[in-house]
Amino acid sequence: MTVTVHAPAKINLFLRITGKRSDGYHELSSVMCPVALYDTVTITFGDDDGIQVACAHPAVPEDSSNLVARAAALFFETAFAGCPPLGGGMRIHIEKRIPVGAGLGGGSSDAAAVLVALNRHFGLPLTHTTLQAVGARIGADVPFFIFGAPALATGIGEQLAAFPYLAPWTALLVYPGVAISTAWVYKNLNLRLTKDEKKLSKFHFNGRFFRLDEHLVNDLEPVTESAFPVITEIKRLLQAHGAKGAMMSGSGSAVFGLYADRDRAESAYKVLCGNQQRQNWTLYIADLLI
Ligand SMILES: C[C@](O)(CO)[C@H](O)COP(=O)(O)OP(=O)(O)OC[C@H]1O[C@@H](n2ccc(N)nc2=O)[C@H](O)[C@@H]1O
Ligand SMILES: Nc1ncnc2c1ncn2[C@@H]1O[C@H](COP(=O)(O)OP(=O)(O)OP(=O)(O)O)[C@@H](O)[C@H]1O
Repeated sequence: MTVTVHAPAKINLFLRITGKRSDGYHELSSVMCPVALYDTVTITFGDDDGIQVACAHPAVPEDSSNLVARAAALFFETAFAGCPPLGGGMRIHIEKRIPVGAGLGGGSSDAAAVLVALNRHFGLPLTHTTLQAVGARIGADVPFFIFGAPALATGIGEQLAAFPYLAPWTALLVYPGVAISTAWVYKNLNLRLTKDEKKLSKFHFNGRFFRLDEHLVNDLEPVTESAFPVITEIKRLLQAHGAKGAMMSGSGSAVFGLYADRDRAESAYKVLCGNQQRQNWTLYIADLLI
């Protein structure tokens, strides 16, 4: 039996760091939205008891460190105390379209898709809450993808509330061809920012609307931008070509421009694609999944 799932990318439209925990993880307040750029994850169930991963992408591991393998292993550990029922063996094939190390959450989304698919396949042994907790053990972004809708994320990103206040923008995503380590970005955050917890708490998103001129902010952007000035260049280009707002997503390196409609995004796409000097860049048009 084969199950195919489409794992979307995400963008962070607002991301402020609100604190730092004793385990080194940062607390944040972030407006996150899935976008219509997908990896395809195909699970083929077999009768052996192993978990095999196949992904023809040079930057994605095919061993047990792949986030989908970790997701499957943790699912069986939690749902069946590590003893999967007969037919618990599987081959997971990932067709990667979401760029890697882009701040678009590709690996986390693949892992979430596998958790949800396995839970369905095995008759819902885990509640939604437990599935979210399993996801959080894999990565801070995984619970958001299980949630599967625009959300205001707090805690380290795992506490989620519906955020139905985004407009139907089309995003033009630009990946500049550099993969960024999320851990590196958090490590290089200016820690002076995190000393005054009271001051930081005012950075929580509150309100029932999203204003591009006021809310499009990402505390991680200056860290990545200072090491990769190409991010500044992309933002400037997107704004010069009709974007209502442009910002880096998550820890980078992808930058998104927001457009009021698809036609405008497509015009900008054509102009930016036409520039032969930017051969390492990859562009995607993706509607926000609101
Ligand atoms: C940048 C974002 O994508 C914004 O949504 C997330 O905060 C990152 O989520 P993620 O990639 O799922 O992160 P994880 O895989 O859990 O953690 C990678 C590394 O980033 C740092 N990290 C991550 C999340 C967080 N709230 N604080 C952190 O300090 C930790 O050093 C951790 O070792
Ligand atoms: N299924 C997977 N897809 C992509 N990367 C994976 C996967 N499993 C493990 N990885 C590893 O995870 C690292 C980062 O992957 P990913 O593309 O998810 O980062 P990201 O887009 O910066 O994510 P985030 O926005 O959550 O920080 C890469 O070094 C990659 O080798």
